[in-house]
This record gives sequence, C-alpha cells and structure tokens, in this order.
Amino acid sequence: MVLSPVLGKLVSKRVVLASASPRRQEILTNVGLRFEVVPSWFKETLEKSSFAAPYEYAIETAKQKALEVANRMHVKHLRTPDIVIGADTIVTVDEQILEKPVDKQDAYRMLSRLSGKEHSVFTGVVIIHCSSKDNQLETEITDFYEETKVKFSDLSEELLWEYIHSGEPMDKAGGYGIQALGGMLVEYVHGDFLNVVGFPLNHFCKKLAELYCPPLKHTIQHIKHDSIPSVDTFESLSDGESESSSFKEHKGAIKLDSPSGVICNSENSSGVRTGSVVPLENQNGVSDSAAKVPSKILDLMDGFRASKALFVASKLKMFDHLKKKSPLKAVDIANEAGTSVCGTERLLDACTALGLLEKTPQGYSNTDSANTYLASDGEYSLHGYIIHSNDHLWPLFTHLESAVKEGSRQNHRAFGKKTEDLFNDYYQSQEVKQRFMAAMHSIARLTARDVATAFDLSEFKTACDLGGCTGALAHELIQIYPNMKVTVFDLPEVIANTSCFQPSEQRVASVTFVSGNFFTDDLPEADLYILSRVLHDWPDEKIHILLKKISAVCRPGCGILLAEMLLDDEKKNGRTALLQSLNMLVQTEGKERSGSDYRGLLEQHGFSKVKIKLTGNLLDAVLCVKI
Ligand SMILES: O=c1[nH]cc([C@@H]2O[C@H](COP(=O)(O)OP(=O)(O)OP(=O)(O)O)[C@@H](O)[C@H]2O)c(=O)[nH]1
Repeated sequence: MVLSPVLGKLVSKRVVLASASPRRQEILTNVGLRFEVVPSWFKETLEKSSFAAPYEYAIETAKQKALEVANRMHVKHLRTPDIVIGADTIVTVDEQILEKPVDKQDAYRMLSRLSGKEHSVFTGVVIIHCSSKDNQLETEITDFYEETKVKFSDLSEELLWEYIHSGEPMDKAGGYGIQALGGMLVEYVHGDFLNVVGFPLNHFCKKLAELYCPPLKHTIQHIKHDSIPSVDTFESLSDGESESSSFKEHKGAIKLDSPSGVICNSENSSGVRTGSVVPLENQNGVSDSAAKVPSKILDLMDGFRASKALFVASKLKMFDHLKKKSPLKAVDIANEAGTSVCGTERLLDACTALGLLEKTPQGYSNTDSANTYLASDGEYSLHGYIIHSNDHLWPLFTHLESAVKEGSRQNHRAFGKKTEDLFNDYYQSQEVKQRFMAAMHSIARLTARDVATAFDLSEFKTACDLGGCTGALAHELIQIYPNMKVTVFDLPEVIANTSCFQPSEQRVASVTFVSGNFFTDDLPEADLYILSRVLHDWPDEKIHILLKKISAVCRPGCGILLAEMLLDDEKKNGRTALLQSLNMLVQTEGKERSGSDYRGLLEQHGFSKVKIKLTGNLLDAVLCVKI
C-alpha cells in the first residue's frame, strides 16, 4: 500500500487527534501517522432527534469535537494545528442510538438490547485543515462515515453480568469492546472491524490519499485477479503534483506543501502501471519504491540529528536574530553568530527542512512557531528547556545504554561526579542552576493554564506549590482564581534566584515565596498542596514519605493537585511520556507513572475522589481530596 507519500506530506504538519480514545491513538500510530493527542472537551449532547440519519449525528459530533480542539489550540495555546482529526462512534439498534454507558445498569440495558440481534456501528470522522488569517482561525472540513454490521449471540444473564463486571463496557460505544473480551459476544461482523473499534482506518487512508495524492484520471488502474473483483487501490493513487487538475477539483481539499521528497508518481515511462510488486520507474526514471521506504524507522534514526540541529540553532540564538530582523542571508546570520558561513547555511537549510524556518530568495525567516517558542524572549518560549536538553540531557542520554543495563542514573558518567541528591547537581553552580530554573520555567509557562484549569479549584482559598520553582504555576492560578493565595515552597537556593522570572504587571502580593525542603522542613498551611513535576523525580519510598507528611497537615476537604505526564495504563502509547520516563531513568531514581499508579499512591495516604484529567498538553493533572 502506497501510504508513504501521504505520510511524507504530513510529516512537516502539526497533526492533532482530537480524541481521548486510546484505541484511536493506537490505530493511527500503527499506520505510522505522527500526531499529537489533544482530547476534546466537547460534551456529546447534540439533540439526536434533530438528525435525519444516525451517521449524520456521528459526523456532527466528530466535527464539534475537532472544532473545539482547533479553536482551543488556536486561542489558548497560540498554536494553530495544521490538521485536526475527530471521530465519534455510535451503535444503532431498533432505531435507537447507543453511546457509552453511564453506569452498569445502563450497560446492562444496552447489551440486553443487542443480545441475539444484528446492529450497526457508525463512526463519523472529520479531517479539519486549519490556517490562521489575521489571527482568525480558518477551517476546511472533510468528513465521512463508515458503517459496520455486527451480530451478537443470545446473551445469558450470567454472561451479561460477568461481562459488565469486567469493567470493559464503560468507555465503549454500545457498551462492548469487540477487540477484547467483548469479542466473545459477537457472532459475525460485516464490514470494517476497526470501524467498530472506533476508527475506520481503511476509509480514512483512502480519504487521505484522495486529499494528498489525488489520482490523475488516466493513471487509475484496475488490477485484475482471478477471484478478486477489480478495485482502485492505493497503489493507483498518484501524487498528481501539487497543481494537478484532479487535485484542484477535489471538494474540501486545500493546496498543500510540496512533496517531502518521496516520489509519489506511479506511472512508468509509458504512463501505464504494470503492477505493484516490481519496482517501477516514473517519468523521471526514478524507482517508485515508496511503498518499501520504512519512513517511521528512518525518521527515528534521524531523530537525534534533528534534535541536535534544533539545539545548536537555539544555542547560537539564530531564532533570536531572525526574530529581530528577517529575511536574513546565511552570511548575515553567520556574522551575527560568529560562525562559519558554510556551516551556518547547512544548519539553516536543515532547520528549513524541519519546518522551523522559511526560506525565500531573499533569505531565511522564522516560522510563526519559531517566533513563539524558539526565540528566547517569547512568553511561551521553550528556549530554556532546549538549552537544558542540549547541555544536560544530551550528555546523560549518551549513557542510556548503561542506564538500561544498570537500571540507574548516569550523572557520574555524564558529568564525572557522583551525585547523592539530584538537586545538588543542578544547584552547585550558578550557571547550571539558572539554566535548570529557566528550563523548568519554560515548561511551567507552557502548561500552567491547562493544569490550572483542568479542574475547578475555586473552593480552595489557599494553595502551596511544593517545589514550585519560579512561581509560574502560582501566577497562573491567581489569574484564574483571583481569591486564591499561593505559597511557592522551594529550596533556599531556588527561592533566592526567582526574581528574574517574575511577571511585571501582576498582583504579586497573592504569591508568596518561602524557602525550605519539603522532606525535612515544616510545610506551610494550605487548602491545596500542588506537586508539579515533583513526584516523578522520586522512587515510591520517597513519595510515601512526602505524601504521609502532606496528609498529616491536611484537614478533611483539603486536596492535592498533581501535574505530571501520565503514562497510559498499559504503557503502550503516549511516546512523549514514555520517553520522559527514560529521561527520568538516566538522571533520577524516579519515573513517570500512570493515573492509576498515582491514584494507588494517594489512596494509601487517605486521599480519595481521585480525578484524572488528560490535558493534551505536556502535563496532565490529578486531583484528590483528604477524607
Ligand atoms: O468495540 C468497540 N466499540 C467501541 C469502542 C470505543 O468506544 C469509544 C466510543 O466513544 P466516542 O466515539 O465518544 O469516543 P471517546 O472514547 O469518548 O473519545 P473522544 O475523546 O474521541 O470523544 C471509543 O473510544 C472507541 O474506541 C471500543 O474500544 N471497542
């Protein structure tokens, strides 16, 4: 299947999956699509009776989910995605639409309705292309749906309740998961199995191919096999080059960037496809072996080069120079940065190919996202974390192999000294301390709003951010909850260096900085204790010491808010969090954990009503209350 050309075109795009469904994430990851996950906050409450057909309801819900994410990212994070994908799966039986059960009784009602009958599963999918014009979000929407028919056996009461008690039905449309235990209920499936699981991959891939590599009419090939009917295949879908007439004709398609270098033309020199097994030559005489390019693996092999190119361009302040003045030629930037012209030109070209810069005959300019995130002066700049990644994490990662073999941190190998305490390493020199604080500040600035709004915290009048560093989250909290007073509690060497990170124009009086060590000193009183990127630094034993201490000073009704990257329970998806857990391995005794892991730790110290929120940003949130 020639999907590589399509994926090649998407590689430089910010693709977002507006769904919390782990199944959708897995299905799309499996085909090699690279995307971020930003779960939608759209409540599935559209009036079902106002839709003429059930699939219209599924499509509209999918559309609203995706639009909510596109708008939120555009307004809230100043990050307009290029493409947002949304989906909604429903089950229909006896002209009723079934969604996810709200409780076990509801699951029972659904499953007994499906027992012994055939039902339909519809998934509505939308692909939204986004752009920003005069700061307004512009969208072009493509949608489709897929129907699969499923027949259940007669289900005995016993089997029904056994299945319900397994817990599986609760987050699944129609109250069953065909891919797991629910498969035992099914007599037959007519249609796309993955559509039932939540995402019609086959139809989606065809849609992507239509949008990104529309066929030149004369190249569509009908492959004939003895017993299989003639079909139009992905192999027959050619690039058509960006200006092909069929491309322009396609409803809802927008003009996209030039191909990523993967040859997508599928004609041979005589303009006729001859089959997909033998490598073909296109009009340029280039072997059409795109189907065999393992692009995902090649990308991973290149990953370190791309990271290092970003780090070096940041370290040499190239994005700062280009933010001040652009376009600039390589020679001008080399002069500013004190670097060689030939090396600078190669670095700038690589950054252009990575989508960080734009290049015209007049020279290089920053992309919008380079101006926002890579220049060092932006409100949401990641410069601090990038420099920390280059100077601190990179040397540690060169010892990943030893870390994996030994199961322990590698600070001694990377920096030539044994560290008893993680923070001794960071705070022993002023330069390293400032760099570390800048890194933490940049991640905190980027995530603070999503963490602060993950739950309604208005009932907490006072909060104490343990290890709150520069106070970035504290300042966000008092913006959102004007009656809240927040204490930032951190080591004396941190508190002494916070002044350069303070916002100029805020009600600073509501944020107080107190120095101390949360393991050894008394904790300030508060209704809410916040631990943001703290617990992941420590092994369970240390976490128990800290939670016990917090629990001892918490009155009933007081809470703990955790902000961490959450792993999925099966530790299969979410590569950012899984890679971050390796990051913790090379430098700490800690690790990333799942929401269930944190729930287990918190419940052991008298905290209950644990709520978990995946924010779609770098940090997720967990809230619990002392009983
Ligand atoms: O056999 C299976 N059938 C359905 C599922 C899963 O069910 C849900 C459907 O719910 P919805 O479309 O509303 O999606 P959500 O999970 O709420 O995520 P969004 O954030 O996209 O709204 C979906 O997860 C299917 O995967 C299943 O697993 N097996």
